[in-house]
Amino acid sequence: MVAVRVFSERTALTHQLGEFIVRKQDEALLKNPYFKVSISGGSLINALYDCLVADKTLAPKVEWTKWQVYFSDERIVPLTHNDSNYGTFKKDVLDKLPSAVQVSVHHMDDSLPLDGDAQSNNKIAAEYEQILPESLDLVLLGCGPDGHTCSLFPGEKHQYLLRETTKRVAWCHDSPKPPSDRITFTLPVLKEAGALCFVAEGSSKQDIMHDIFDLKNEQLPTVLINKLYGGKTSWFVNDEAFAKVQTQTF
Ligand SMILES: O=C(O)[C@H](O)[C@@H](O)[C@H](O)[C@H](O)COP(=O)(O)O
Repeated sequence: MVAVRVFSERTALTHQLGEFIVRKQDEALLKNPYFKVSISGGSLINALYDCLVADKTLAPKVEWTKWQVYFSDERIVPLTHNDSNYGTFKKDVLDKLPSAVQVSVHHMDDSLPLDGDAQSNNKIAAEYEQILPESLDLVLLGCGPDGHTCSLFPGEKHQYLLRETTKRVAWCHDSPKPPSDRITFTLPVLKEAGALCFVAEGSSKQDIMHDIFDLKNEQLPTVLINKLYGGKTSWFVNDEAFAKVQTQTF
């Protein structure tokens, strides 16, 4: 059973998302000195800014210095490139924090060769796997209009990523969403995580939300994740994205 929360107001969505993240943070800090969380790219980063930085009631509750931040997926580009998920998170969230706040952020090593060569890309993925903790407290995820999440794409061509059981981080090549080369968490990382949380907003997500929640098309990585790890999976969605969803059973 997946927990789905549907919002009509954006501020309500981001506030509740922030409450959820802070709750996961507090639970983790009761057991460990750090909160280990991973983030994805795309519109999620903007929602994170809204709930963790701009929301004045939540911002003081975020214990940034106790966060260990990882990336659920990353595009293989220099960290200063506009397409870099780390670069976007730095620009849109980290750079907006008071300068005294130091956050431990574990990003892809862009000093490794970014020459597009298969061996280089596999090495970038393997090196990132080395710095991942055994398990994350929370994995924050987006959902593309084709039902992908992280850089786990639907379709036969990308099945190798969903079938991966040994590597925890894999090189995704020929990504249908540019840029074409990426590194991504594989299912074993999601399996070990304490909680998974998707955020999906906007009308571009209407058809895919119907496929995920009504049709439950298991060819979609997001449906597979709901099925395999539903007990620890939450979705924060808005009315627009959920306009075509009929089911009440998740
Ligand atoms: O690096 C990436 O491309 C992302 O991690 C990707 O998985 C993203 O989360 C989804 O494509 C949703 O993106 P939007 O929310 O922008 O549609």
